[in-house]
Amino acid sequence: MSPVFVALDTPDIERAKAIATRVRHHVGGLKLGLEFFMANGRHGVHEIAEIGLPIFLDLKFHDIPNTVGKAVQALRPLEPAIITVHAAGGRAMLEDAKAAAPTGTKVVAVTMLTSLDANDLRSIGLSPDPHEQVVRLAELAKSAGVDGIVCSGEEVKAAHAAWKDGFFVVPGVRPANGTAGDQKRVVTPRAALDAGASILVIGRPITQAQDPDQAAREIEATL
Ligand SMILES: O=C(O)c1cc(=O)[nH]c(=O)n1[C@@H]1O[C@H](COP(=O)(O)O)[C@@H](O)[C@H]1O
Repeated sequence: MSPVFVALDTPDIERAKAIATRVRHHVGGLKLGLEFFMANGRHGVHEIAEIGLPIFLDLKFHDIPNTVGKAVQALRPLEPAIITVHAAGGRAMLEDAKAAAPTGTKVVAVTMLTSLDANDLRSIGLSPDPHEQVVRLAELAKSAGVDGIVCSGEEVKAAHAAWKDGFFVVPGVRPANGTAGDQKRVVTPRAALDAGASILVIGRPITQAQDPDQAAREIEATL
């Protein structure tokens, strides 16, 4: 099974379905995020799930423990394969998210968004070292009992050393010479896997390609 989850970042359900249907033999799962969910809600998630691939529901919860626990509970009937919360929400929030999730759902904690760099960390009052930040939050996520983390391909090796059996989700993935867009910590699919990524999240390099199926095949060929 391919380690690539394609990010279907569009509010247009027909477009999401069309892309997912075209690429489904060259990816291992489908990621639905805020853009899709705000427009299409649970009904939209059910429709995309009918395509038959695992669903990664990426809503990046970050709130008080009670609110996050209840939000995760409300998503239980969707039985997503993976959901996200922000590690910066703290230990109690991570514990409540995991406790509320269905048994088969992996809860992964976003450490430092791949759209941020050292300067961004400094501007929000954090130590300007992405490795330090990611490893600290990986240790927190591990001790809180969630299943893994989200980090860039630049830190996944260090995070893996701190958490041998963790599940590592790596977005900010670009084929060699791909356009970074708003992503700042970017690696190639091959480099992310070699560094220890469990799965890769890839959106625009596939969804914005003239031929998404061809783009997904080309990425698959490098893995
Ligand atoms: O949690 C995520 O999936 C995520 C975390 C992160 O740090 N960076 C990040 O880009 N993502 C998601 O990964 C996808 C990346 O999309 P592309 O930049 O188009 O490949 C988007 O759906 C983001 O919401």
